[in-house]
Amino acid sequence: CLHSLPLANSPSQPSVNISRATKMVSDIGTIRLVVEDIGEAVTRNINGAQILHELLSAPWLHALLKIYECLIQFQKIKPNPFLPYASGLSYEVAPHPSPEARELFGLLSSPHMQALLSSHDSVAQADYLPVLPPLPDELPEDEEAMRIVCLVKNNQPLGATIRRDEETGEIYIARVIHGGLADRSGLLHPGDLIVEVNGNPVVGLDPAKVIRILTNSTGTILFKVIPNSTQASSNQKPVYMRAMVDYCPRRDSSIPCPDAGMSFSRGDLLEVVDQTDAQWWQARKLPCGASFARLIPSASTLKRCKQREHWWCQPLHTHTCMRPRKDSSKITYDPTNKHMNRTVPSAGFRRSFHVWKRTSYKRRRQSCSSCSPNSSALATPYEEVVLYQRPPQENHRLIMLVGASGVGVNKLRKRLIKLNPSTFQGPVPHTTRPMREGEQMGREYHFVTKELFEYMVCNNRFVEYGENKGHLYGTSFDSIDEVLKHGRMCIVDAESHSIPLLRTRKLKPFVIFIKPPSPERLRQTRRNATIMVNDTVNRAFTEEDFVELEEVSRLIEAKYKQFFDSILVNDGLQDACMKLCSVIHQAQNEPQWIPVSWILQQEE
Ligand SMILES: Nc1ncnc2c1ncn2[C@@H]1O[C@H](COP(=O)(O)OP(=O)(O)OP(=O)(O)O)[C@@H](O)[C@H]1O
Repeated sequence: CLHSLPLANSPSQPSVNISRATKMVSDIGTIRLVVEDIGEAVTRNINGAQILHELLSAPWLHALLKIYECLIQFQKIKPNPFLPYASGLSYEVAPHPSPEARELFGLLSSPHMQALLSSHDSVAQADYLPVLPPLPDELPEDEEAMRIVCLVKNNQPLGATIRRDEETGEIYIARVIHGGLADRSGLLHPGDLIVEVNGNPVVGLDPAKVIRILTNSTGTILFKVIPNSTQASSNQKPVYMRAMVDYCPRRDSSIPCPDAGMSFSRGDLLEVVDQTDAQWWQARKLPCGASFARLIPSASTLKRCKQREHWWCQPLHTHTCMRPRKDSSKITYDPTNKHMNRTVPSAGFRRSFHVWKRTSYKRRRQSCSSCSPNSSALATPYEEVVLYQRPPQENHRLIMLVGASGVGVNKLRKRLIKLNPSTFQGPVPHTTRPMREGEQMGREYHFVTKELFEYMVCNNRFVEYGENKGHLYGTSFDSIDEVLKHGRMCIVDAESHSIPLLRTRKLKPFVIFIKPPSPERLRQTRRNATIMVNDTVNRAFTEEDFVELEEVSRLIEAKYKQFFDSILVNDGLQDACMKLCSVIHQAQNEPQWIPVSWILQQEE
């Protein structure tokens, strides 16, 4: 780049001293002289000189040249190894009684210092580079077609799979794993025909035998390959996906190479680095630990094999509602109201909403439609995601707290709002019950007629709704919008089955799963706590409550974990509340992974 600087001394160019300019790469002083010359030319208003002056006086160019000079010097003066000198010095100072000598001896014999010096010596002597064996004397005549590839194994797998052409017996490279040894060498590609491995002809061999030769070779492996002339370039940009299903390659008989496969669970974030094969993609799990990718089934492969429950585990068809307190079973949602049932998915409430008591947990387990998996949300095995940072002028993301009934979702939500009512707020619910004394329209509730409520139900305006003592209660999308519109953060505590309903581009919900602590801590921390068994009666937690809370919590996590953005253990209340504040702060102000569809629709 430096050699191509426009310094030619043509009549139309400024009269820059060329002999100085050509030497500048090795002399930082020269560049100063060039700058001065050009500076003069600028004052004489010579065309183009201004640009050149700016370029040559740029600090980054000076820094680059400095680095360049250091490197040139380093090439000339090879640093000496220090370790032998340090050992001699410590030997000399060891018998010396002075405190300085003892300190120096201590320093020189410390393992960290020795490791540092040893690393220095390795770098100084450049003895980290692999030594490749000389090329074979007899190179094949058809040099054009044959490629000799020498790889140093380095305790890593080769990062390539092979296949045999059953008709010809020829062995080909089937797949090169992104980031693996073969990929990093840049010398082996899918479709290359392997002729020899370490001098052994491989044509006609069983692929397992070829693999054995490869695994048994230590140090360097010498391949003779005929390169694939029709190589497709796989310079793909990584795509990020959230797994919506569980996958285990060991239980998948269709995977071409189980050893190269990667297992994942719902909710895992995957960096898909190669989608050239329509059936098997290459991916890494994030946060990225491994340098090389592994095989995962493509979305279409997973969809095709959807029925094979043994390795694509659909979210459990389990019910996550908590059974009612024995003393509250008389109050139920009215299943005879066919109109409401038909038009909206039947929705539930948290017990702390105090408006709807559920029918028997065990009875509803087989029948409740509200808790069966939402088909559209589960239709795709991967959800493409993108890092999203909320722009300050946009509404806050909806904060959704979910968890088993009794785990403390409502308590945490109320604490948060009390802590900072100007920042956090809950949506005001709607009800058909008459307004009581001291209540205000739109403060405690939006008091509406039954007709209006049912109209809203029919128009899917409620996230959740239910009935208690003949009155309807519900949380509407509009009341959530109302909070967000005023610049506040809207905190909702909803049933887990409402998550897919709330996952919209507009609300961009950040879902926090509230999890119980260890069994011991749960019983210890809730020793003096009470739960509500009907609208008015509180009683202490029983052992049965704890067992049920833990079971329901496990079920919710198993079924909905792919939607959780964060998991918070509600151990000590104070601590949990602080952690919640910090998670919410991150959700609103730091980049987070969200479905790419929430952004795409926005741009359309
Ligand atoms: N970390 C905690 N330590 C001690 N007690 C707690 C803690 N978290 C919640 N509690 C108590 O547990 C009881 C149940 O909490 P809360 O009403 O918030 O449950 P919930 O998850 O909202 O369930 P539901 O919606 O069914 O009421 C309350 O008495 C609450 O004070």
